[in-house]
Amino acid sequence: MPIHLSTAQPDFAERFAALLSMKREDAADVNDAVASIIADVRGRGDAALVELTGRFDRLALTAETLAFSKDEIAAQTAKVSAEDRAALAMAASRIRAYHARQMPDDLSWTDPEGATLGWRWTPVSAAGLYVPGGQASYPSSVLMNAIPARVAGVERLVICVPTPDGVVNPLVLLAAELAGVDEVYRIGGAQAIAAMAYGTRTIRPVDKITGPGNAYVAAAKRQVFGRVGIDMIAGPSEVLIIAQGEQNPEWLALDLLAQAEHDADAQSILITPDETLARAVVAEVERILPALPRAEVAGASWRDYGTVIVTRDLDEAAALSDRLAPEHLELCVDDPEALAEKTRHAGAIFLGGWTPEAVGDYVSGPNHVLPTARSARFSSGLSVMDFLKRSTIARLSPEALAAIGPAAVRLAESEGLSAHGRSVSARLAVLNGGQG
Ligand SMILES: NC(=O)c1ccc[n+]([C@@H]2O[C@H](COP(=O)([O-])OP(=O)(O)OC[C@H]3O[C@@H](n4cnc5c(N)ncnc54)[C@H](O)[C@@H]3O)[C@@H](O)[C@H]2O)c1
Ligand SMILES: N[C@H](CO)Cc1c[nH]c[nH+]1
Ligand SMILES: [Zn+2]
Repeated sequence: MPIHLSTAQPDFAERFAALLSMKREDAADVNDAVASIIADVRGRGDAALVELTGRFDRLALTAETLAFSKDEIAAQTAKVSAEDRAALAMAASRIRAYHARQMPDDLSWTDPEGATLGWRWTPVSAAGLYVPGGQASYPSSVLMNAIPARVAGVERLVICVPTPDGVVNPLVLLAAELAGVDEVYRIGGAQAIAAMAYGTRTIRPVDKITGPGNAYVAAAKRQVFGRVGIDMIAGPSEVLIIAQGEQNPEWLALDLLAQAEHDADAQSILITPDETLARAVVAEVERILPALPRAEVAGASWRDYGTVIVTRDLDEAAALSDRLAPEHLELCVDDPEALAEKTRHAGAIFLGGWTPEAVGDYVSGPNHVLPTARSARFSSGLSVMDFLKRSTIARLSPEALAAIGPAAVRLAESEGLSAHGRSVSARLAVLNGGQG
């Protein structure tokens, strides 16, 4: 049974606080296991990758077979049907079109003092793209990672994807080819993140690691941050649906189950002022769930983390949603635009009953790599910006230095940094006819 809450309950505040602090992915044991995997990969490199892949993915590799060879990629991609190829190509072109609009412009201007100022964007040199593969395979995540990186102009794109028992989805390799990925390694989990961050004899390190994954991947990204950049914490999937009015309970149930089937740690939440609709959706979930091929995973997620909250009205629903800051927010109400205006914290927002979150997972265009575990309060979904950095630019004319330099000298003196002050005053002295 999912968690049932109502804002009319006298102890609602405490129950909601417990929901907010529910830990799905950063348990101490996951962090400890990840720390020792990272230390092992740093210490033993390829040998650790081979051993850990044997242990976690039941796949015997050697340093030579960590990467997919060109021949293996060609043999796998040849198996893809024309229909699947067309679907992947359509997804790629919509994702590319959406992300091309994100490319920011450089800027330069000269201010009244004569200082020419601005900034310039440049891509990171090498990006490591994590593509999950433990319980399901994600060709769509290849496109969502690699296309923005290519749009940004990243030179070297590396993918790590686990292939449990050696089984690879040919669409993963075809998506990598379509998106122009340079290297694909069949490793996953914390060991893959460590290899991309620190490098091994076979895998050169990257500058930035992006992509979703389970609790181990999310913890590893947290732990290597600083050595490399990361996009965000994109852990076990989440959906929060706010519903009211004439809604189809079966559709809503399927939307909840679509995220629950990703992972036993996924979370699906329904918030509605309509108790009858809440009961109908729960009944539909329970009707549909047992026949799903991934009933075990979806059932565990729904049982442990599934939540239904009955509110007094939609305003209350929007306020609770903001506090949960979900990865995906579906607004299945009569006026979704108006309700969207009342929410601020969500990775991706889906407006109206005809916009199932699942379409956003594949083909609508926006990225599906999104912040989870309430991190949408302070971070955004993956974008072209994640693969770019900004350098500021300044050029001063002698007149500009004469105008603003004296203030710099005073501030340097107040900080007790005399070389700073003299580096400016030596030039000012020349401008004032002195020796410098
Ligand atoms: N937030 C997002 O944007 C987004 C997008 C897509 C998928 N997802 C999430 O990505 C996740 C994919 O998870 P997955 O498991 O299918 O694949 P995964 O590739 O993330 O994880 C598989 C790896 O986890 C490691 N692992 C598993 N059990 C371990 C253990 N006991 N100790 C150490 N390492 C262990 C193994 O190395 C294995 O290779 C799901 O949670 C899904 O919801 C999130
Ligand atoms: N819903 C996932 C993000 O949480 C993305 C995805 C990929 N394939 C299916 N779904
Ligand atoms: Zn999904």
